[in-house]
Amino acid sequence: MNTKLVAPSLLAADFGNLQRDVEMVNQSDADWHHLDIMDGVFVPNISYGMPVIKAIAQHATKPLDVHLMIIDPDRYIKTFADLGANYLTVHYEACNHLHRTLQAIKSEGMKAGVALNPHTSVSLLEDTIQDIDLVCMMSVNPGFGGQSFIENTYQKVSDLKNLIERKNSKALIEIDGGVNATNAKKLVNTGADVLVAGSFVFKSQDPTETIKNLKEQIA
Ligand SMILES: O=C(CO)[C@H](O)[C@H](O)COP(=O)(O)O
Repeated sequence: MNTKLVAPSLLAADFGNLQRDVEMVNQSDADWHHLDIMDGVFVPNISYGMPVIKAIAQHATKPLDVHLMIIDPDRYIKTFADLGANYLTVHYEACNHLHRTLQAIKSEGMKAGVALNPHTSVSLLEDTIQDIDLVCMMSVNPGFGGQSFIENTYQKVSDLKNLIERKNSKALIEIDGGVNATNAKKLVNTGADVLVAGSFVFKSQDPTETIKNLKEQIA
C-alpha cells in the first residue's frame, strides 16, 4: 500500500463542539475517523457511550476505524457492524479466543484489527497475523490522549513489518498515541501505514491545516 493514512482520534476533540469537529474531519485531508471506546475497566478511563457513538457515526462521511479498549469485546461486534464501522479493533490482551473474535468481526462484514499494548510482544501474533487486517500498535499506554510517544515503538513496528512480510499477511500497521510532526515520517519509514493523531490535531490552532501538513509530510 502506498497511500499513508491519517485518522484523527475524536478522543481529543472538543466534545462541546463534537459535530463541528466531526464535520471538520469530513472536509479535511484525513482518510478515516478514529473512535476510541474505553470502558473504565480495561483502561482507567471512560471515553463516550452509545448515544455519542451513534451521533458520530451518523455525521461521519469517512471510514470509521473503531478501537475498542474494553473487556469482552465480542459483546459489541454486532452493535458496531450495525453502526457502520469499517474497521473494528480489539485488544490482544482482552481476548481469550482471539481467532474466534477475528472471525466474528469479519463475518459481520468489517475488517478485523488487533491492538497491542506497549508491553505486548509482536511475536504473539505469529499464529494470527494472516487473519488480521490491521494491527494497532499502541505507542502510549492506552487510556488517555496527550501522552508522550514511547520510543521503543520503532523497534516494534520494524518487528511487525518483518512478521507481516514473512507470513505474507496484508495487515496494515497503525500507530496510536503521541503521534506528531516529529515522529510521523520516521514511523512511516519504519513501516507504518496508518497514523492516529489526537491531541496533535485537535489541540492545534488550525486542525484542518495540521491534518493537511501531516498528510504531506508522510506522502
Ligand atoms: O486512545 C489513545 C490512548 O488510549 C490515543 O492516545 C489516542 O487515540 C490519540 O491521542 P493522542 O494523539 O493525543 O495520543
